[in-house]
Order: sequence, then C-alpha cells, then structure tokens
Amino acid sequence: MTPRIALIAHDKKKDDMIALAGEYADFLRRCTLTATGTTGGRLVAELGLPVERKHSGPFGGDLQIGALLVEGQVDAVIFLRDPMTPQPHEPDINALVRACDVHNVACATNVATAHLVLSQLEAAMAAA
Ligand SMILES: O=C(CO)COP(=O)(O)O
Repeated sequence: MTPRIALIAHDKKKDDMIALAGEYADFLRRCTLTATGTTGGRLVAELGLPVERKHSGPFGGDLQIGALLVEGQVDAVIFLRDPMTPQPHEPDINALVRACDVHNVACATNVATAHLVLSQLEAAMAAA
C-alpha cells in the first residue's frame, strides 16, 4: 500500500523539513503526501514533490490534517514543531498530536524521529 504521509513544519523548522524531505525525495515522490499550506508550498517549489496542500496551520491546516487522520487517511505525520516559539494556534497543534495518539498514528515531532519513521516506511516499501 502506498504510504500516506502528512508533512508539517513551523517557520523556524521549515529549512529542516526541506533538508529532510530532500534526503527522502525519491521515496516521498512515491507516497501520497499532504501538508499544511506554507510547508507544502516550499515542498512543491523547492523539491517538486506531489503534495496536496491544506490551509496554513494558523488558519486550520493542522485541523484539516487531523480530520483526515481521524478518517483513517494518514499513516504517518512528520510534524517539525518549534518548541521555542509560542504559536497562536497551539490548541490546533495539540489537537493534531492528540489525534495521532488516539488513533495510534506515528507522529515524528523532531528530525531524529522523522528519520526513523521515514527510513522504516521506505524499507517497508522496498520489501513489498
Ligand atoms: O503552523 C503550522 C503547523 O502548526 C504550519 O503551517 P504552514 O505550513 O502553513 O506554515
């Protein structure tokens, strides 16, 4: 089955997301990708990844991805959060991470964990 992956990064983590996605670009190109608005815009513009873009996070994008996840349409979330900057939509962020826990969906909130999740999904695809 094609992995369905959500990619989200706060502003100060967007360069990390681009670097991470660049490393896995060949794999991610074969996945079904969704992203919040600005993150998705950069993934499309800088890496040419096929991303379905939702609204920007502060305008409900995290909630849109959370709703998809609740409907069983997301297999893993890469959510590079900025732990040092207050976000106006903190409740939305918490709701998305909580939805991952409620529905037992893998949720990587830092680059180290994201590598583990993506490399595992890539290996599983190669073995299939
Ligand atoms: O705010 C975000 C996640 O909480 C990310 O939204 P953008 O990708 O639109 O910047």
